[in-house]
Amino acid sequence: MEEVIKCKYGCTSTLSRLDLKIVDNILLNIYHHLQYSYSQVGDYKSGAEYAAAFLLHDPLNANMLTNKKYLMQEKNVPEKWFQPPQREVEHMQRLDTLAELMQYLHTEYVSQHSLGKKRQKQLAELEGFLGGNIKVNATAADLGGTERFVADGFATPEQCSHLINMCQKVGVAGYTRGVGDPPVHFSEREAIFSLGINQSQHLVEEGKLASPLLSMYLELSENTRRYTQMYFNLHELYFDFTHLVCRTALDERSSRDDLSHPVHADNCAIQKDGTCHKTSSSYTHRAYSGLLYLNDNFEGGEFFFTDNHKHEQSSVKPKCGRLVAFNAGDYHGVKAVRSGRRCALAVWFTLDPHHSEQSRADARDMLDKLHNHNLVHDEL
Ligand SMILES: O=C(O)CCC(=O)C(=O)O
Ligand SMILES: [Fe+2]
Repeated sequence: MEEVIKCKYGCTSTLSRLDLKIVDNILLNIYHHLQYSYSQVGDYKSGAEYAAAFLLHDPLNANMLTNKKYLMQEKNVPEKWFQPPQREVEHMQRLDTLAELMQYLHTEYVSQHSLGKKRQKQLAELEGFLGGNIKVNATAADLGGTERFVADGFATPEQCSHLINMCQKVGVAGYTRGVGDPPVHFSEREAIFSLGINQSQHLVEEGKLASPLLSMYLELSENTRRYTQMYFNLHELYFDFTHLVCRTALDERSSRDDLSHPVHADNCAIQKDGTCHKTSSSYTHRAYSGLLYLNDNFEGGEFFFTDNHKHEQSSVKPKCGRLVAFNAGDYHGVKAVRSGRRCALAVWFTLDPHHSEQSRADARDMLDKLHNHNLVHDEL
């Protein structure tokens, strides 16, 4: 059953493969072309229909909203023509149901059906993880949700300062949501720098970053993946994206009431009515998220969970080695960093192997090659 659901859910990405490469947003590209072509030949009704199909996936897309405005103002197309084809509406509903089913299979169903030996073995592994040094200090119940935890012991002070220095020295300005996305800034009152695996690999190749630092980066993030997979009793969790991110207060006035990172979910776009839509630009394949914090010598910067009305449910104070992990659909944000610099290693996981983060495998290959040629220097 699980395989069938996975296959159906992954259908769009499987069919998006051209020459073995995934073409992002293939469906949206097709709707865009259809909207354009129908409008060009004067069939505005069909043009409007495909504009609506596009906007169903990506309601805030600026280009398509401009096209819609053009059709309404210049071609007198009435608003009621902007109805997506019924089959598209049903397709979106099916995707939501399949996503819920997958989630159910991986959590309740699996945990109810594997309480036997396998689960016991996993619990023992959790206990002994990293030499028994991990300590869970908040569970889902403490944090006001269903799939959340906070645990300490994932990095030593030395490892934390190495990663912070790395992000500080070679990170790039802005926050990157995923591979190929333009960097963004959330608050004018903070500088934000981030560093992905891909960039780190290039820096090692150019001799600007010591290779053991990249190994450490990979290893610490891999530990968060293994632990999260076991904790949530999941079949297999894959990385989707990894980055180091530091936020530095520029404006040290304590009266700030903005957020360092506004309330959001990591796999859907929160709407005004509090619901969350799986729009095409919202990384819908992300299933779980994690933040491994690297320091606590700053003011503010608490991570917090909220309910669907953006009311705070619980908060987490970052410190070196502390991991907070949660269902990627949970609403959360970061309070203003009022002074100092706050750094974290952020990880996003998927249950879909098609999305497995390629740059991690590439970085590992490169490190193995260096190792085989005895080119690794021990100093960091
Ligand atoms: O840094 C944090 O504590 C959370 C950041 C976050 O939610 C994100 O990057 O999506
Ligand atoms: Fe997030």
